[in-house]
Amino acid sequence: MSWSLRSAAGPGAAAPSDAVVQCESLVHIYQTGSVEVQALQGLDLVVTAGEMIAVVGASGSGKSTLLSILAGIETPTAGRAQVGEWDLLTMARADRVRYRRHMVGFVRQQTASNLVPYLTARQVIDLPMTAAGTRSRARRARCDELLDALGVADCADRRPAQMSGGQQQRVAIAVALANRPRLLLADEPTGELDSTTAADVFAAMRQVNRHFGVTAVIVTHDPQVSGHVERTVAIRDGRTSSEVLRRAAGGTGADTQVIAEEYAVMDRAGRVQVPREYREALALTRRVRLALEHDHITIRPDDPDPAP
Ligand SMILES: Nc1ncnc2c1ncn2[C@@H]1O[C@H](COP(=O)(O)OP(=O)(O)OP(=O)(O)O)[C@@H](O)[C@H]1O
Repeated sequence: MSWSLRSAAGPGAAAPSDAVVQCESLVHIYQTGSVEVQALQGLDLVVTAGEMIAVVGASGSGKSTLLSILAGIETPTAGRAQVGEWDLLTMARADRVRYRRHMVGFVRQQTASNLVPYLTARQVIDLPMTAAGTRSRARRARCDELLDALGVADCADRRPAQMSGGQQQRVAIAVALANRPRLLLADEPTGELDSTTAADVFAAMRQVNRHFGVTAVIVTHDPQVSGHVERTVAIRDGRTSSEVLRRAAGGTGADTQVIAEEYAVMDRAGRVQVPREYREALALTRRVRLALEHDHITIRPDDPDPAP
């Protein structure tokens, strides 16, 4: 694995035309009484159609807030957030219901909260389709298709207590995909699972991402996720700070090497966050020297007494 710090243009540069998610300078403030918490502080993110990405970051960095906004649960305070044709800042209340029913599917960490204790897998997958007015024959066909794709056809008539944690999360993914959303969101989907089962659940998400072409955004602390996504976006203090891209290089099959490169994210105003270890290594403080070379830019420590 090779690491280098490169710059990935933020969405301000040029959002690709096939973007499903476009967040630009996104701000979200929670107000509790007189206390304000700025959970997102100008976050930039573009996710293109068919991508599956992971979002990582320290506790409190704003990951769940981002997911709640993309899920249509929270309305952002400022900036831009667009999912498909939907503008999440200006969306009317009635549209929000349609958006949540048809555009996004959501999988939560708590396996139990994704399902209903007294309903079988088939019955719970049926619920969102019934709410959307889908006819019974189409509901049954979709349910069978999802259970098959997720490898849990044998759980069709079981209730949650009769399934393993991994099976429950696969059924939860089926529920989230029932109405054919374009965007699948998952908040710590493997948080309650052991590492083998967690790997299975990530593999199941990858499978539906490829099979149905659904775009997926997974918030997780689980380092295993890196083996299942091509892009990991890190959030720090409510902003996207860096991205790791993975791509196959060299031969085919067993010879294939996976190369991971870390990029810094530049926002619309040209701001780039220099990692702490880089700043400390060169004692970079408040003021630095920037120089434009023909194909790169250098950052040097401020020399208070430069040679004449
Ligand atoms: N409903 C809320 N009301 C007030 N503040 C909130 C609310 N939800 C989150 N916050 C605050 O917003 C900030 C971002 O929280 P968020 O849950 O998005 O972070 P996170 O990265 O998902 O954290 P974790 O990994 O612990 O889930 C934190 O300071 C948190 O305390």
